Amino acid sequence: MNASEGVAPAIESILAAADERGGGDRRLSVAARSLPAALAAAEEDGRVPVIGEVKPTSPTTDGRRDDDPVALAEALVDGGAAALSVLTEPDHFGGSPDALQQVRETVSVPVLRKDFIRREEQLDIVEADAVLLIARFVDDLAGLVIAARERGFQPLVEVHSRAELDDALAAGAGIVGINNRDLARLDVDLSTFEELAPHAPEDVTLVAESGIASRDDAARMRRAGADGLLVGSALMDGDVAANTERLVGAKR
Ligand SMILES: O=C(O)c1ccccc1NCC(=O)[C@H](O)[C@H](O)COP(=O)(O)O
Repeated sequence: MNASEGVAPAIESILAAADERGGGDRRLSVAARSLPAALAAAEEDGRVPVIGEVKPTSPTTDGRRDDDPVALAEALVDGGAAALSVLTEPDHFGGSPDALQQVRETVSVPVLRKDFIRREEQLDIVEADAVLLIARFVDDLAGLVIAARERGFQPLVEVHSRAELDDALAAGAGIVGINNRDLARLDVDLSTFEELAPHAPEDVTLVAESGIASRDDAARMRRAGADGLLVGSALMDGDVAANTERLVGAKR
């Protein structure tokens, strides 16, 4: 598969950089904190289950947060985030494996590694509770799902179309992220989640990703069946704890 076909230039560049990056020098073995359990626990105590993302910058963001990633992570948790996502992609998102490691050592909530993983050995770069696998960008999705689980990671398989959702389910994904951002054109449309969510089985943990900027957006994704909301830009813009608190308190 040529994953770069028909995608935005920024994505071509992200994938080229990902292909250049190596893997870890030993196979990891992780004792993961459960992401589905953390989302369910937040729901039970009346919080909107938000996975707050430490996202210093991105191809679609103006500017950059140069704050200490651990301070950003603590602010997300103080604001009520049920879990965290930490970018480890260095070239286009300002992330790093070190940042993830420090965050995970500091907080007690589950931490998702957010990167463009293309090959099995790239799973061995840093410990995390969950790892993102983007259906569109891997050749052997089922193989990577197994490889992630063998190391103790919970794979979160990201999809953007019905065909990718079917591939994710066929690969045995138990946590599926429906990305409202089209990685071919980089535009965001919340109706993507609404259209795909009904096709996922009940027992799959469904995460709505990208473009959630307001309490209304959060409520809309929840009504459409999201078990969790992955939110980056809207939380990074300004006072992180206050932004998170506002979203976590959104009613359906
Ligand atoms: O966020 C981007 O600009 C971006 C560009 C190219 C590929 C991926 C990109 N984002 C990855 C993500 O999935 C988001 O960081 C995540 O869903 C949070 O989205 P948002 O709340 O819209 O920042």
